[in-house]
Amino acid sequence: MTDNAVKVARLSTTQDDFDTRLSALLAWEGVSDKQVAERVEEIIDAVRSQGDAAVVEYTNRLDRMQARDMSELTLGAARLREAYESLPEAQREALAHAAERIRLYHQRQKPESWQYTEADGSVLGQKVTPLDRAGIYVPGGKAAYPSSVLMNAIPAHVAGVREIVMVVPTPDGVLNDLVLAAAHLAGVDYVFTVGGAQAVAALAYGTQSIPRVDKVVGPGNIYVATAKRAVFGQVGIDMIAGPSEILVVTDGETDPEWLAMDLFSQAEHDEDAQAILVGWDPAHLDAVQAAIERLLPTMEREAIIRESLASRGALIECRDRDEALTIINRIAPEHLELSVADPEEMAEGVRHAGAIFMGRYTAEALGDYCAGPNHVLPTSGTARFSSPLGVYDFQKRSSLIHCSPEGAATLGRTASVLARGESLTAHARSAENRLAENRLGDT
Ligand SMILES: NC(=O)c1ccc[n+]([C@@H]2O[C@H](COP(=O)([O-])OP(=O)(O)OC[C@H]3O[C@@H](n4cnc5c(N)ncnc54)[C@H](O)[C@@H]3O)[C@@H](O)[C@H]2O)c1
Ligand SMILES: N[C@H](CO)Cc1c[nH]c[nH+]1
Ligand SMILES: [Zn+2]
Repeated sequence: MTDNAVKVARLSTTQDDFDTRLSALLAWEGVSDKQVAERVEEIIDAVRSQGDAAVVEYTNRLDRMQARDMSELTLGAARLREAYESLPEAQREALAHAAERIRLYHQRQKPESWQYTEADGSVLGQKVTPLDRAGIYVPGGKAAYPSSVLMNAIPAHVAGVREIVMVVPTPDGVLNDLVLAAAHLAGVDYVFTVGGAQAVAALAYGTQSIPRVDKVVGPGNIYVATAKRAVFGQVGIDMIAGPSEILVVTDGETDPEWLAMDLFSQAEHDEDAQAILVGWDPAHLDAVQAAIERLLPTMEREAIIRESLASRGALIECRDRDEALTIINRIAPEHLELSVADPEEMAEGVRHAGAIFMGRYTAEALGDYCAGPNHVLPTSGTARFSSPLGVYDFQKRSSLIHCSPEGAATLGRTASVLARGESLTAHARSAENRLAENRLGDT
């Protein structure tokens, strides 16, 4: 191993301390810490009490801006359209192609209202209603993410959300036209060039210029994640997204340099990102380690990748594919790449993963930008109970119940017995009023 080789942890399921080492590797409490929580609380309180003035002040201080008021941090539809029209042809085509595929995929998710009628004429159902107004947070501190604009705004638009408000920080006042163009394509109504906890607070509580939303969605750094957690309850949130992750499973047949680059693709997001390779061919794991060492010096974001692999990366040797499946379901990764000959069969054994990329050709990066499914995915093991962002996150459901007089009589008897069993007399009598023998006249 050369001097500057990255030291990726090597684990084996045959090691006595494998379970302990894997748990240590997966541990991630970085979504928030006490100092950040205090800073975020201070910011949220300031925005709640001072509105625009606080948002402008924190934006100028934290994003090195010189805005005099919110009008200088507000972009209208014309500016978004102008950004789209001024794009180089190749970028405009790529953005439009990605947006169309994302739209087509998410349209399949759109649940409809439904109802059914019982023999006695009672009607029961579910009414699906889109949110009135959604706020999308698009990260913009360390990098610009036009893909995140599409992934957050398109499902909202497909869901029928009436107003989509976007916030995106623009440190040093640098506007990214690809981000603005994506907002135009995705049907965003307002863009405010603010970020961090101050942007989340403004969306959650509203200010003189930023309308209050019903739900805040979208990934961000530790300040954003902490602020989303703090405003949950005042507004809905999609999830608390942690750093990006990828778990690649190899059967030993995929080009080691492909696998190394797939691992790099998520490691380059963030020093805290996690890239793990699992396989049952130790020689192949060695070949990927060698590819990592060969390719790392060629990467623009080498320092971030190196830190991510050194601190949270791993090459895990297991006995066979069944053991690999056990590891997958234990990790519950954000992105799972099944780089094997029979991914469909292997995918049947996967219970917990944000997105499953099947086969050697399905690079996770294709999902990040343009395959169609959402790239906002559960991280840090939350795929055990959480799902990719989707149309359903921008809709609510109301139950529909319309009892016929006959139906109310039947249900009244049951409800009366149970209500009295709970000593809730008013419940019981309200139900009993609908019993045939108690009705004064049909209504
Ligand atoms: N899960 C996904 O789908 C997805 C997609 C894209 C990016 N990401 C992740 O999102 C994250 C984006 O982080 P980012 O920092 O680049 O952008 P960001 O927009 O999340 O955060 C930048 C904001 O943080 C605030 N901030 C920075 N330092 C602060 C401090 N000391 N005190 C208070 N506020 C402070 C500033 O207001 C700034 O505008 C990365 O980890 C990236 O990997 C995830
Ligand atoms: N892989 C990221 C989510 O973990 C999404 C993304 C945006 N741009 C590139 N990648
Ligand atoms: Zn990515």
